[in-house]
Amino acid sequence: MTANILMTIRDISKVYGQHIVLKNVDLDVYHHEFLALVGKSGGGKSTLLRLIAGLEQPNNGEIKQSDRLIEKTNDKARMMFQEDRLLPWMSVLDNITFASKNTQAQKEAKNLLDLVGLTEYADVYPTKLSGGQKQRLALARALFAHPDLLLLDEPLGALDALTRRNMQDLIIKVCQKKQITTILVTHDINEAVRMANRIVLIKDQGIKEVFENPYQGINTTEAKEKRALIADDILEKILN
Ligand SMILES: Nc1ncnc2c1ncn2[C@@H]1O[C@H](COP(=O)(O)OP(=O)(O)OP(=O)(O)O)[C@@H](O)[C@H]1O
Repeated sequence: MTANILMTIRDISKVYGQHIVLKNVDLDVYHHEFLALVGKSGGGKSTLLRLIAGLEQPNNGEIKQSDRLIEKTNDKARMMFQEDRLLPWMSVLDNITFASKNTQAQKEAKNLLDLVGLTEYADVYPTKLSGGQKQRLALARALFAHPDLLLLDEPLGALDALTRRNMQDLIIKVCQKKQITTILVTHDINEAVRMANRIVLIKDQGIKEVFENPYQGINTTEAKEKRALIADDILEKILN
């Protein structure tokens, strides 16, 4: 395996009953990259993410992370969903540590709260948080166990446009700081080209094309224009 590769996906197929969702999918995921999976609704994006997370098994093919076969839950990956899945009876801090009072765990959790801008909310309950704050907490929790891979399944789908934009920036910043490999499933092509350095188009049960995006996270006018062109190209290819 090339040193630069974190994950190899080889000849993956996934079938539900008579329905072939994915067929002969091959993909390499590189260390520290930010990958986005896009495509039509029902095209198999979340299915591929769940296979990577080890939440489901392929009918054919194999997925390896750091040369280890993913056969059951991928304990080196953490997932974030559209719904926050927080524990309402635990404080914000305890949601990260799962109520561990271990000094190192507490310290790490506090550092993560600083990173996502929730320092002063450590002792409140999640019901007191806004939708955006809940997703910040969900991000901090996902990072707590030092995963090698962060899997994001439409985590910003329920947020208003402004909060969504702020969360996009926060996730980019946090992923760069932590140097964590990230895979994002999104319906929003603009979000994909804003956040990811490679965008994978899933179509007709497989990977139709992989788009390189050198303008990830750059906010100059030129970068925005180039991203808009890439987004247009992707949209065309989804539709045609
Ligand atoms: N557990 C399951 N049992 C049966 N069919 C399923 C199951 N999970 C997904 N499917 C089907 O597999 C197909 C792909 O679903 P998947 O959720 O991966 O698509 P998606 O691209 O993520 O869609 P969306 O963007 O709408 O979330 C769909 O037709 C869906 O109905």
